[in-house]
Amino acid sequence: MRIGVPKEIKVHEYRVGLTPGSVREFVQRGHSVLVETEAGAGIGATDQDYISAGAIIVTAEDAFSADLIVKVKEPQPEEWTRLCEEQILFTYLHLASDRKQTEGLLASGVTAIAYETITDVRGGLPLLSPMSEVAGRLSIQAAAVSLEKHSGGQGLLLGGVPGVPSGRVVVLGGGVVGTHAAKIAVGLGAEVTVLDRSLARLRELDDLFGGRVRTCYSTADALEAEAAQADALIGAVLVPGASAPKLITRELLRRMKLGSVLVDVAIDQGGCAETSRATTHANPTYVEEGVVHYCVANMPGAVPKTSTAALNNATLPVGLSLAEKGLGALADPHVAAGLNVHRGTLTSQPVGESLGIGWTAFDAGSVK
Ligand SMILES: NC(=O)C1=CN([C@@H]2O[C@H](COP(=O)(O)OP(=O)(O)OC[C@H]3O[C@@H](n4cnc5c(N)ncnc54)[C@H](O)[C@@H]3O)[C@@H](O)[C@H]2O)C=CC1
Ligand SMILES: CC(=O)C(=O)O
Ligand SMILES: [Mg+2]
Repeated sequence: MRIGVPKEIKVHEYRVGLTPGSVREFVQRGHSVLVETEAGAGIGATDQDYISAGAIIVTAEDAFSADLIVKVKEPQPEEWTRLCEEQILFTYLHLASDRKQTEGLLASGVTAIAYETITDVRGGLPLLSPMSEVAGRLSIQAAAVSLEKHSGGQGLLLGGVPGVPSGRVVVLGGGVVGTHAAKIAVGLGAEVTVLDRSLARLRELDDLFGGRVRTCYSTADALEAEAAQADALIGAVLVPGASAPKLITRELLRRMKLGSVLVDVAIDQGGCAETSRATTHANPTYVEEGVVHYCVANMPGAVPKTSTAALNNATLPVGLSLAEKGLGALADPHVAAGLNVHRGTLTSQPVGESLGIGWTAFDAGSVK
């Protein structure tokens, strides 16, 4: 099969779909890999590195002419128009909060498989997890910088110093993002509370952190009480495939401290605060109701060396299966869970329900 790897064009997105090491795995199995020139510049991989791995260096147009397109971020409007019915697109999509992209992909006829909804036998999201690990860790760095006075924050050091109490971090959602945020916040010396509506998850976190993190069952009352005391609130909830529940209302935000910070990591699914709107690494924050909002939808793009390597570790096996079997790879129900759009039909129930668009479940038996 011909695999295309375009250079990412989203603002300050420096990751790339395949590392030279991954290219080598595809080439060794007899596939041709067409890499857009300079696609790896953000991770320090030169065109020559890709050529040494067996790739052919091409233009963006040629990379988009391949049978399987491997990307990182959702295609931008000028990229939708390059996609067609015979192709498979393999990338993050986050369609539940993005009607325009959904319509663009439906119109193109492409078969689009979203990294973030592929599942595994343990009920996890194995192609989302590595970027959630990165974003969770970064969320505390973002909170710490946003709390600095010149950033619009109250001027507070999260870890405090001897004789001055540390700051309070409240993490809403104790999954992968939430756990990694808690790890870094604990490492900085902050006081940390994690809220989740899964008791089983709260039990695991209690064991994992040996009492160093407070756990709290997530109700409206509990969130209100915790948010009012937070210096940094991390939005890390997920209902897989669907738009994020708006748990943080404007009213709740008004009760937060002036100069506190909301890092809404869930912004790629529309955000869990009423006041959240997506920002970019070029202009990551804004202030509403006295609270600094950090709502970057591609946080891992800031650390592309770490993120691209971590992402490839997870995407490579599925990518190789798609290259070998084409649509036949969808016979695996965990891969099929990633299918969002197929030849003009929306196949994802949560996306359909979030956007009010009709959807039809994919029938793996229909693959020719
Ligand atoms: N902005 C960015 O650059 C990035 C954003 N993300 C996003 O971060 C979000 C979280 O991802 P993960 O941690 O991997 O998900 P996860 O599925 O591991 O964890 C989500 C947690 O939220 C909890 N939850 C769901 N509804 C809740 C509610 N109403 N109240 C309290 N807890 C609730 C679940 O029980 C679960 O423990 C997702 O939207 C993901 O797409 C991930 C990576 C990068
Ligand atoms: C998960 C995601 O949207 C990202 O890594 O950019
Ligand atoms: Mg206020």
